[in-house]
Amino acid sequence: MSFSASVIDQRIRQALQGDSALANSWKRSLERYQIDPGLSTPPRVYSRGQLKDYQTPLEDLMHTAREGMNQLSRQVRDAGYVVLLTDPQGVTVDFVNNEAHDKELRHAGLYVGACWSEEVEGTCAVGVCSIERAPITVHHDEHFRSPNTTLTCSSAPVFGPGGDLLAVLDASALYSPHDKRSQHLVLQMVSQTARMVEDAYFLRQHRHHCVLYLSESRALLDVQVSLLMALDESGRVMAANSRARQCLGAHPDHPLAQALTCMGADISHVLGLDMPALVTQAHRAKGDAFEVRHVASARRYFAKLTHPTQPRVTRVLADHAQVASVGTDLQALHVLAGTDPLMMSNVLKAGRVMNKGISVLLHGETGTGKEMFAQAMHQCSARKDQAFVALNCAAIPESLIESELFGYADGAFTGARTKGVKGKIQQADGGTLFLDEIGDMPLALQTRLLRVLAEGEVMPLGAEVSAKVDVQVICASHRKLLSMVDEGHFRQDLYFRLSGIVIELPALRERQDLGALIEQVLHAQTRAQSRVFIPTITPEACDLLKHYAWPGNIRELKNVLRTAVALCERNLIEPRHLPRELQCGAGVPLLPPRLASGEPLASCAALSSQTASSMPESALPEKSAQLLAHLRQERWNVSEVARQLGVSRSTIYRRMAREGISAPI
Ligand SMILES: Nc1ncnc2c1ncn2[C@@H]1O[C@H](COP(=O)(O)OP(=O)(O)OP(=O)(O)O)[C@@H](O)[C@H]1O
Repeated sequence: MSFSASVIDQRIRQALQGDSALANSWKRSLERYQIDPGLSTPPRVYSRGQLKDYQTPLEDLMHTAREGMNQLSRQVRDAGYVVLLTDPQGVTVDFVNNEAHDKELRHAGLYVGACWSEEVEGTCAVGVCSIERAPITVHHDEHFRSPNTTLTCSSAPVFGPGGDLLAVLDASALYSPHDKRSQHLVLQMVSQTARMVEDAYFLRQHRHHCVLYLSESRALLDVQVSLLMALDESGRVMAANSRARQCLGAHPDHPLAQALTCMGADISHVLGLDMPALVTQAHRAKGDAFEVRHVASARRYFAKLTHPTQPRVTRVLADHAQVASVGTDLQALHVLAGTDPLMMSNVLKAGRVMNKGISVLLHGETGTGKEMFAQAMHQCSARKDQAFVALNCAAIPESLIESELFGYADGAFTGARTKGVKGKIQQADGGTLFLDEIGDMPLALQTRLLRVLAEGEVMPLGAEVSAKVDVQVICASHRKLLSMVDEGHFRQDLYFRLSGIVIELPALRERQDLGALIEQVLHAQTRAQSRVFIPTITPEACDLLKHYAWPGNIRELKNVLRTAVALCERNLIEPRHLPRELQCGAGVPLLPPRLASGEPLASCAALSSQTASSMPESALPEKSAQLLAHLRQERWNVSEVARQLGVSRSTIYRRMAREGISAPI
């Protein structure tokens, strides 16, 4: 060694006084790496070809970090600093040059390709930072090798979403004031930029997951990322940024210390709310922050939950849901849920009760997709290879519901077919029975249905022995069944039997993924019309679609886009391709107009404008006349009329029954 031992001792003592991390580094440099501090060899710089091997694994991070590095460079460049990004081994994979000092910087090794590991350079900021995994400034002769003793270098670690060291960010200058305190601000800037890069990388890596943002300040939550956690569908913490790990990680003294180790814990152990509760809170907050409490410290945080924005995310979420606690592949349900928080929580609920013999009651406005949800539940269940049998209680006359549902035995009726017929309940044996508009089930039949559900046996009309059945029952209603129970129109015991779990489907206007849903339906309608190119919706038309109240919900959306796709020219959907009630824009009611039954009827305006000239039945109330005209025009094809008006068939049947309209024999 060319340096005298006393000089080294003196420098170690100096370093020891201020900072144990530096002192330890000096010891390692001397004892482990046996570096000669006086040797004036040039810095080790990797060739372009060699450097590629270090850069390739970090390409994604370098891409994300670039903006942060440029920003940091703009702040410190004039003071003579250069900004470097190194890999965890200290190899400089990227840098923002300072042209004013280009030659000297290159000479000093403050350049891309240079290696700043402790093993090569002895004590230096990048080297110590990557070992200590903490920000540090190494100033002037705190550096181990004499050629570096004029430099001042401030470094901060950049951690990956799993807590692993990804890189080190550094700002270094060739010349600086003697007092180390002059570097305090630079170290703060470097640390802050490193956190920013880390968070940007975290969000990029977890763009396919739900991300929970937490801050102790409600006001700062939107402008300053604080604590971040990526959650899977079941609420397991998949990753957390450094601050979340520090603030929410295990408190060794806490009785729940094991479970509270942030990574891999269920979010309910960390914040006392499970995933459905969190999703519900976020939904209620409508985009604003909501309060949560850290279980271990009882500290209050303000939270926001964001959802993946890309459609293919649902696929990824479905994959995660497979390993989640529900242990079921819920893909068909996820496709319907899109990225709407309430729908996503519905999927979780459905997953939890699946295959457990629990009855499901779906509640939602017409056209919100209740039947599709029921079908998707069936597809996701263990019964998927058995029958899915649907009966719309509002669509068939009361007198026929009984035989439809229970079937009849051979020769049960005079004049009836001699051979008996299996009812829907028996047809669904082993599979799923979907009873749509259950609120329209006559009271007498409710009692019989209850017996089937309670005893698992069905007695066909005219039969003498009952038959065993095993069905998963899913019911749906747009009505508030509990109010019907209060009014005596629906049996309370049946209600409790059917509502093992109640799932509320949001109206289209409430869905937070409306834009994505519009796109999805547009694609489907384009395909259905065998068109090659998917039309573009102009911003004006898009605005109208997004601000309309959609009383007929997804069914109405499908109808509107089907027509728009057919009408549009130059593959452009403009406002003129949309129905008049949408074009009215400001005139659109916030809540849908409702019929006397409390049922929304989508296209009242369209109906009156289209049929005003063909209404001879002046004796009938106006709306009935319109409906009658429509039915006649479509030769009593109820499905077609329902499609045109954007309502369900059951709505039309109910209206017909109420107004005494019946099809000619
Ligand atoms: N998530 C979805 N994506 C695309 N289309 C959907 C979705 N959900 C429902 N639809 C479509 O919307 C229409 C209405 O759906 P569905 O019949 O399931 O609603 P519903 O709530 O049962 O209606 P109703 O109670 O009035 O009979 C159907 O054409 C269905 O294909």
